[in-house]
Amino acid sequence: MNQRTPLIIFAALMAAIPFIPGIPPFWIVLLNNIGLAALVAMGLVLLTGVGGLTSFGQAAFCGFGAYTTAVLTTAYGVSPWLTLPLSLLVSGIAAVLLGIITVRLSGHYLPLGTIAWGIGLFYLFSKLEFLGRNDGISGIPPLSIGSLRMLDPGSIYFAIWIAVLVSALLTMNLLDSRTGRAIRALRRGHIAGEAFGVQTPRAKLLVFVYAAVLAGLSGWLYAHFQRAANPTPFGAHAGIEYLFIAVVGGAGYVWGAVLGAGIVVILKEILQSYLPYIFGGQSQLETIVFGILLVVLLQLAPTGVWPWLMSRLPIKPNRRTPDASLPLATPVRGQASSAVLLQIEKARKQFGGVIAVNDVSFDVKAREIVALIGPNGAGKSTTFNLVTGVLTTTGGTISVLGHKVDNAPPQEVVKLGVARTFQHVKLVPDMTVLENVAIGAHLRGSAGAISSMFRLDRADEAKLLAEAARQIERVGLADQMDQLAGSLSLGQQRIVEIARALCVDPLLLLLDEPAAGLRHMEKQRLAALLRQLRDGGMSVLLVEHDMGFVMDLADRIVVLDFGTKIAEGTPAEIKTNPDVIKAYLGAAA
Ligand SMILES: Nc1ncnc2c1ncn2[C@@H]1O[C@H](COP(=O)(O)OP(=O)(O)OP(=O)(O)O)[C@@H](O)[C@H]1O
Repeated sequence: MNQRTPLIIFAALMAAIPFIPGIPPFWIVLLNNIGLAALVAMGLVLLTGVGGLTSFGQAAFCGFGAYTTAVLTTAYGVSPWLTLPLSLLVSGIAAVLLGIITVRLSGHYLPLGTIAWGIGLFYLFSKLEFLGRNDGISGIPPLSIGSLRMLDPGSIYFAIWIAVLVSALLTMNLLDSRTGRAIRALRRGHIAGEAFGVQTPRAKLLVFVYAAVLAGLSGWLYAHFQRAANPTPFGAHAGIEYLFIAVVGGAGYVWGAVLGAGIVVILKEILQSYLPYIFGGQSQLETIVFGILLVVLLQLAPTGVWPWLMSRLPIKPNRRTPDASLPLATPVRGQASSAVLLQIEKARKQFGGVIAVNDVSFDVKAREIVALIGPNGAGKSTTFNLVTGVLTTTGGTISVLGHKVDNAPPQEVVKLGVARTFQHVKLVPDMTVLENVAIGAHLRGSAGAISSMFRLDRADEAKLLAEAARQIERVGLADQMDQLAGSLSLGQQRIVEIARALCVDPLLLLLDEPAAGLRHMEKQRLAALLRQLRDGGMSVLLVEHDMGFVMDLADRIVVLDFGTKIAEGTPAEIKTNPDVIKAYLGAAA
């Protein structure tokens, strides 16, 4: 089945519903409410489910959309269609202003921040004179096309559901792109994406604004559906309900937003209609029963009803096989003025009283495999983080190809041709191996969000995926390309990280414990691959505790102990160095 077929069937079904003979008008009202809620929840899918940024304040952006058109159409007589771009613009600008402050917050502070401005904006809407204070604004004109005035729920129904379907399509396109992968990587923290050039603050702001614009669209439609706007539907209570809708439907899934909206809106309606009959008008009971039912639903389907449903249907995800013959341009970089690729001079890193890296100096030359070894806590990973820009140095200098990088951000370091893997694997588990690896080629593509939404990025995207497929084949994981990264063994996930790093087309590859979790044969294959890469012109700096692997592979070894370099030399020299034997090898043997 074509990927678009279910969407076409759904669109045809929705288009047919108003023409069902005898359909109660109330059902159409309900479907309109579902569509309006689905739009807001779709933004939350991207923001919270995919991007990991929890927001309780989305209802306020509906308010921006609704009040913009309410004021412009009633006070200034502007045509409702002209207010659409203005409503989206006002919601978007509000999101940029709030987002600049909010997306910098992390942990619990982020949702708390959204609650704070959600409540604040609600009070603002209800206090401003020109917004009609608590009474709001009424007499908003209906939408109209030619002589068709969308006065009844049955006519605006089409506007609402076209908006839902188009938004779903654009959102799915966005997620299935270079920018989409950068957004999906946000949930795993900023370090992995930034190591491959993703500007995470920009990606966060993008999803924040995107979600707000969808909420603004919902607000604009709501205002012309109700023909009135007042503060109540845009308060914190509604904001919490939208988040509920996204979570119940499946916060990581675009169609989860539509399903979640259907479940919550219908459930509320049923409870409001029937519980008073059963319990004799005890109205609070409906809220309690509603809460209990949602908790039960989340117990049954913790990741949401949409993925639960999909896992029970015989529908297989549509995977594309990339055309591995498509070439991707090699990045243009400066050449090493000497044979030295990485130069570390008296690098120092202090965490309070702890000196993690203590005036360490060494270099990595072109076509060389250097191993950084030492006991736990010796400062190896911290050195990696200093080189790749994750941490800033307390002292000393680090240069790549003669460029100082000791205080450069990771996005700049990777541009010089430095790619890395992580001691604690940082893949996105619910993305395929192919998609994860393609993040490594982020800087080698250029398509942005808008071109991705309108599918103008396909040529660029095909080349990025082709490069990812080539690197996956190179590391020997071609059979796992379409599997979710989280389903692979830890050892295989480390190899996926190497493929991702290779997509940078690096000059220097930094591998943090690449052999951990690998079986003997896999280690041998990895060693052969690293030799092949070196012979092809790449340099490798690796941290590894498997001494057999290191001694066989490395051209040179640097030994750290308590943050200090205690030895440097060939494997044969290191093996017999008494200081190293005392500090490390004796214990490792
Ligand atoms: N963010 C941090 N804040 C405070 N101390 C830290 C931080 N990161 C590392 N350290 C400390 O710095 C020292 C070096 O840690 P690092 O992780 O670099 O060691 P390592 O050689 O990589 O160890 P392992 O082999 O166990 O990974 C340790 O004492 C560690 O506790």
